Amino acid sequence: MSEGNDQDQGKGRLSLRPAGRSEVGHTVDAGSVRQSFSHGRSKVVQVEVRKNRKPVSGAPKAGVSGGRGAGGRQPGKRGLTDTELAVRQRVLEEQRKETALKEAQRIEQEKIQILSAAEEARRREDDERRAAEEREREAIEAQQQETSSDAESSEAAVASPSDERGPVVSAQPIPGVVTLAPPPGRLRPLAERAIMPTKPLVQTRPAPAPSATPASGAGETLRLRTGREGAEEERRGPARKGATPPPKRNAGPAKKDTGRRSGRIDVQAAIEGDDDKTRSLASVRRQRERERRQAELERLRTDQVRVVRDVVLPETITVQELANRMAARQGEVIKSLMKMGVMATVTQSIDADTAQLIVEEFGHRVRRVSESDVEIGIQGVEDIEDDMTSRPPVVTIMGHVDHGKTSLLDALRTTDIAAGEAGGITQHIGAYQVKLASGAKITFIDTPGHEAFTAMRARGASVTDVVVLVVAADDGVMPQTAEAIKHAKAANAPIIVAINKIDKPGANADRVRQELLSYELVVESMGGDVQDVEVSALKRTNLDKLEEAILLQAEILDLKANPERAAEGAVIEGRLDRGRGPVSTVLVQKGTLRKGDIVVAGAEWGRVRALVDDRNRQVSDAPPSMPVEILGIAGVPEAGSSFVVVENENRAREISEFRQRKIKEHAAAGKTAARGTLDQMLARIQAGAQKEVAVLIKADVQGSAEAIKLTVEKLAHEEVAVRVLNDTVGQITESDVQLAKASDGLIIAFNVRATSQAREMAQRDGVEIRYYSIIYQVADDIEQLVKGKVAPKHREKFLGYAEIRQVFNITKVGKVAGSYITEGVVKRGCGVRLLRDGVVIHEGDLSQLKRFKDDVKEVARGYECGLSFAGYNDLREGDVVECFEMELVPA
Ligand SMILES: Nc1nc2c(ncn2[C@@H]2O[C@H](COP(=O)(O)OP(=O)(O)OP(=O)(O)O)[C@@H](O)[C@H]2O)c(=O)[nH]1
Repeated sequence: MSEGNDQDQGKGRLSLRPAGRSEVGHTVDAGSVRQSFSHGRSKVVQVEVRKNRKPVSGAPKAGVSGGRGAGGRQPGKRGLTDTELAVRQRVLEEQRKETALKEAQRIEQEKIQILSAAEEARRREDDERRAAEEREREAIEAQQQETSSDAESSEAAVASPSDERGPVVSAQPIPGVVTLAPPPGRLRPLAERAIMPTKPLVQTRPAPAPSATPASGAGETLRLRTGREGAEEERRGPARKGATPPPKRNAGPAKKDTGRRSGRIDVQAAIEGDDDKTRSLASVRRQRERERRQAELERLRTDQVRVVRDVVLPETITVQELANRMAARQGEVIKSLMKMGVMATVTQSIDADTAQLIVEEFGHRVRRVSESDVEIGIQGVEDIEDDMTSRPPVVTIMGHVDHGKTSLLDALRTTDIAAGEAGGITQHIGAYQVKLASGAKITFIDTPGHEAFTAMRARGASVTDVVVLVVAADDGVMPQTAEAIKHAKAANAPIIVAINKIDKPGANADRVRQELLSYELVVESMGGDVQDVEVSALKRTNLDKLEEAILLQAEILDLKANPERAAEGAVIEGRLDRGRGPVSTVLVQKGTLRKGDIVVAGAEWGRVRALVDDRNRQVSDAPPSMPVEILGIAGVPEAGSSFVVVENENRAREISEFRQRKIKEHAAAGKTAARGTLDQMLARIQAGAQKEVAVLIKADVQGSAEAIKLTVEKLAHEEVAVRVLNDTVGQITESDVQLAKASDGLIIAFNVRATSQAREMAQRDGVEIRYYSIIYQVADDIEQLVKGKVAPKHREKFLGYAEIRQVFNITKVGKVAGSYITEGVVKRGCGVRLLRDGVVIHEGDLSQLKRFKDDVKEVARGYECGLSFAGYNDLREGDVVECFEMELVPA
């Protein structure tokens, strides 16, 4: 301590020597300090080093350890003493404080400057924004005037780089504020931009510590926003933006923000109702943008849900399948059907038209397909004129009963040049061809009559080129002659009139010609264009002339066909031959039919095993207009159906299967329809209004079956329906009997017989089988049946007149008219009409009929009687009583 005092007192300098070099040559462990004093005095002070005391590095201690020598140097260092260090420390501290104070003052100064600049900037910004809002309002008003559909265009305007908001940001930077337009590649999403304010963007950076060095440049930002603060501002909207420059929240100018008010509604404003003033444009825009996005989302959602499908619709479809194909709920489909008035269960089938309506209602596309598409293309290509060659005409003979159609066909058959040869035209195959001496050929359809002709036509086979109308010269035009004319005309077939039985004594051909005039058939001899030939089938007179006329007509018609193509034609007849199986007679109309061809005929198909002509000879091919029998088809095709040669068996099978399916469907649909009206029909039958005669027709050939069907159907009466259950070819089997029994019908067997089992069954079940070999007997029989079932009718029968001479009023009885019978009789309980001056004034029943005081049953003309009416008393002298009764008249 004394040494320290000395040091303080003296004006000596302290100098440190390195250890180990003390002047007194002390040990290296101890350092020495030489003290210099005035007048050349000096003193060396020993300094001990305590090694366990670690000197604090870096920061000199504020005071010197009291445990050591005062003013002692730190051992091993040539630095300042602790005291010196402490002094320096103090001075430095003071200096720092002073600098900090100055700095704080400067910052404060700068803040004030910056704040005023910010206030200035904000004012400018406000002006800018107001101007922009004004422009925008004008733009919106202009937009609103446009059609509502320009929502798209407004959207485009938002996304457009020429948006007025963009230029506002970059074109007019505000001094003192760094404005950053978003880089072109980093445009904010539309929605985000939509809610951005229309003021310049403010540069944001991480907030530095308040004590950090303040920004040096004047262009540096004053807005030191934290991310949270920024988000907050964005949330509050543009009204608040730029209004509160931190750090001082209570900065005076910031509070006076007009934009802030614009986003809020105060109570006063709400009461006064000037809400529209308080709602900012930005808010309106945000609202619109929200709505637009909502709508967009909704549209996207519905678009995803409503997948438009292509729904393939066949001719019929079950509700279940329809729902599956639309991927819709069955319940929904049923509901839609119900709305349309169609009650259907899921398993029920609906037709394609109904299904189409449903599919369209569900917003899907309909693709109608038909199973019949399988038939597309089977008819082959159209023939070109150059490939066509002449073909023989096909003739059908029509006419009234017994005018000689069959006789004429037979007679014409003999005109064939080969007729005289053995085997001539012997076979009746439904059609035959005659070859004339000239070499010309004519094909005759062997089933005469317009019924068969029309039945064929109804099935789409118009095979006839020329119609020969047979009219007996002794009989003239008869009802069926007229019908035949109608049928021929309906088919646009030219007519040649054959005036037959010209050999007969009473024959008058001119009368026939005259009568034909009324059916618009004008023969050539009378100035018309209809050829007529007088013939005798019996005497075979003028048959050649008839044939000439046919050939002439054919020439006029210019009948041609291409023989060099796959054959097509019509089935004329089909039958089951005991030895040969199903046999179909066809008429080739186009191309040439050859052995080995694969044929689809009606719903049947097969490979042609053999071709047999009308002379029962096997032929290898059949050219156009040739009738021929085909062996090899699996079943019996319907008469009138078409046949066509197809390329392979698969195709044939496909078409045949489709057609058979269709036939079954039609049958099923027919039954359903019948069932549909069964209730009504039963009700009518029970009420005696309608009855039914059901028949099942079995015939030897399809043509006969057809003819019988047409005949019996024509017999249907308005009260009694005739239903043909089936018309087929072949023996009567047990299933036929069953069918007839189920429908309470009878079986018409035309040239066929029942099997023994079927006969037994029919006897047991009481099913009637009627055998015929003449069509007209069938017609007569069925007519009787129909008439037998027609309900008897009630008919009024006039009885007589009585004249009222005097009216008596009798107590408890009422008025009694003393009358005189002027005509007929009056019967007790009969119907009466009271006529006054010829006018019916009452109709009712007679309650009393008296002669003198006795009740009588009837009073005849010329007698007097007493009459009283049931429930009617207004009887006067001079009135006339008309008496009648109702009677039952059998149909
Ligand atoms: N005298 C005479 N009789 C004829 C002639 N042609 C037909 N007949 C007779 O007239 C009758 C009826 O002849 P069909 O050939 O059966 O007459 P159809 O028009 O075929 O009669 P349906 O088959 O019942 O429609 C027969 O008895 C024939 O013999 C003829 O030219 N002269």
